Amino acid sequence: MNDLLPIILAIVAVIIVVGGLIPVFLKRRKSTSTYAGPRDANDPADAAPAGGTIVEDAPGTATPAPGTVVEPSDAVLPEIDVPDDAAGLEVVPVETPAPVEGRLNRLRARLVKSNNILGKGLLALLSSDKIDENVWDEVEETLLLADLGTEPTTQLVDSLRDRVKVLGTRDPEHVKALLRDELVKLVDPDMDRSLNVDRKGGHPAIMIVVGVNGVGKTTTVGKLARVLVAEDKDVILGAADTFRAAASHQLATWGQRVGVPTVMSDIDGADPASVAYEAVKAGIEQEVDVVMIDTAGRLQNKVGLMDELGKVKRVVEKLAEVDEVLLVLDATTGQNGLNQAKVFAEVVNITGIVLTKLDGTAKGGIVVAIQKALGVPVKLVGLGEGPDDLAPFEAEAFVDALLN
Ligand SMILES: Nc1nc2c(ncn2[C@@H]2O[C@H](COP(=O)(O)OP(=O)(O)OP(=O)(O)O)[C@@H](O)[C@H]2O)c(=O)[nH]1
Repeated sequence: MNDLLPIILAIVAVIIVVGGLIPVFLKRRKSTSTYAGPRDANDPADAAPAGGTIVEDAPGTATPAPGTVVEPSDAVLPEIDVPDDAAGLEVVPVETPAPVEGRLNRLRARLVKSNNILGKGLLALLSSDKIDENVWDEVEETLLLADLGTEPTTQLVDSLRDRVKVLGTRDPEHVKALLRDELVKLVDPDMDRSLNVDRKGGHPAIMIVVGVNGVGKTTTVGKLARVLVAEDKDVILGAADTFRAAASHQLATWGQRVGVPTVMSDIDGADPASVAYEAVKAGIEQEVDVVMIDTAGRLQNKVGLMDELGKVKRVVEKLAEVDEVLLVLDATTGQNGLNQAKVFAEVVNITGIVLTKLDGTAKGGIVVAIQKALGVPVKLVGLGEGPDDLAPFEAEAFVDALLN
């Protein structure tokens, strides 16, 4: 028996060490071997140092207990390859995402369907035989009902009223052109809506996606991964929505469908900052173009939200600058969405808005109200539940869809 004791102790020690490695899964698309130079046409020529970067597994240390506040620098979690089924994921075939060019136009029918009350209503009013005070009141009401906001509504009505008066026009096509012009001005075609998704300074672009629960964050990260893959970017996802394991699996499945790996923890309530850190670390080591981090939105109060998001950002910034913080808002929630936006803007520096579920509301005016309230552009819009129903926002195409 005494002879067996060292063997049993050795087996127990191995089980403990291996057990400690399981919680963070890095589901890899490509090998972690050396990249000797630029891999894509879109990689900068000096992206990889001569000889490349050798990616080694970090030394395994104990995994932070669920809910503990451990800065990832003291809790480096290892990268390990695990088969999809071992991570509890169904093995799904890899798809080719739809091209991004002209997507808003392709999804335009959805926008027209949900918002044509706005466009058609305005045009009907403005083409009436006599445009008197009552008509202007109704125009104002229609715009307010579409969630355009009080100030932009007054601005539009005043400006349109002046122009219609000066030109004395009743011609529907002419009135439509004036209305289009005023709406485009409000939506502001000059805002920079490009996404920061290029590697810089030898690091991937780092993107954090925030928003309250149910607005479509995870879905958006998944759809956006497809957009980036369609644009030939290498992407890693970080499932920092650790509130429930299902959210991480949902994200990993989105990634799998386009061959994008996901860094995740299988522990409910694991430290989100730790997962975010690991995702960025993996992104740097694997020299990807973009690391996208999904966060939780279920915090009960503003202080909790500030603490968690602040920590995720702070911890990630130990490794690389955060290039893009996208706030996801559900267009159907109207004023409520605006209030959420203001709370998030106090916590993190938002660089862009993703407006989801625009296919399910006649309140397209919220685009203007939100941009005005935050001074931040709407960069993407969600127009359905399908995997490619996310489109880069374009001011003119959006207004045209409202008016046609
Ligand atoms: N119609 C429509 N539905 C959408 C759109 N975007 C997301 N959804 C749906 O909204 C629901 C919630 O999406 P999730 O991505 O799980 O939302 P979340 O913000 O990550 O939620 P939590 O994980 O609970 O924090 C899902 O049923 C999505 O299919 C959209 O643009 N249009």
